[in-house]
Amino acid sequence: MDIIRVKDYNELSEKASQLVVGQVKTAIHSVLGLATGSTPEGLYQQLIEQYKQGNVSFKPLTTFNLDEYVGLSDDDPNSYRYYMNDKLFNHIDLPEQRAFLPNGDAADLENECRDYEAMIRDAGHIDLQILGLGLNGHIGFNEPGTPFDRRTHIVDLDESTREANARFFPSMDDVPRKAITMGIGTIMDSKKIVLLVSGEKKADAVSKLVNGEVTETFPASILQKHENVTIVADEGALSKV
Ligand SMILES: N[C@@H]1[C@@H](O)[C@H](O)[C@@H](COP(=O)(O)O)O[C@@H]1O
Repeated sequence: MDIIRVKDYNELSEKASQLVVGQVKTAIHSVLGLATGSTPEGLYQQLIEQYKQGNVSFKPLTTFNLDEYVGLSDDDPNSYRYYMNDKLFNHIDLPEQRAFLPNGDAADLENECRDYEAMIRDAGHIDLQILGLGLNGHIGFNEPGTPFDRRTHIVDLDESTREANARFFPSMDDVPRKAITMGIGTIMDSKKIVLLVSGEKKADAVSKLVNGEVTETFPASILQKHENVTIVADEGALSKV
């Protein structure tokens, strides 16, 4: 694993944007894997800036997001589809029909998981996957205990994950209990992975990710086995490594 140490969140977002733009410029038909949560927001702002300045086009790309809540419609402000439209897709030239997220509102969720997995496979797998890191080591919404070979699947969210994400919802009761997520097997098929992590509250998680044992009780630890992982982290996040 390569670790890029940056000073703060701003520098993290800039570094991440350089990596993404570099990927897009070397391979214009790249398949990007995208993440939600607070951490990639700065990256998305940087990408919009780069696009507006005419430094990059996203037209030939395909993107797949990691996950989506079950039961929220596309226009629900808490759905990840809404987040992606609002924070990135509405501001760049990526064609809507090639910006994929799992449909958490599908009538047949099992079928939706199979279709999503098949689409990623048919696209030739992900060239560069952006990841955040949950406090309990989750990646995407793969909670502790998820088998490392899982493909896209439906998860019951941990209470700790619901609490961590409750800040986006009016009340704890509004936080969905289920989500669809790419599996760890799906994520591990990505050719490159860039994991972004910021702030001291993630320091324990980063330390386990980098130095802990590889175990399904801490899903992100599997990244130690991937051949091409870059962690971009600030001083706070790296304070216990
Ligand atoms: N499903 C998302 C993850 O993909 C994300 O990485 C994690 C960390 O989020 P944050 O960046 O807000 O700390 O939160 C959510 O649970």
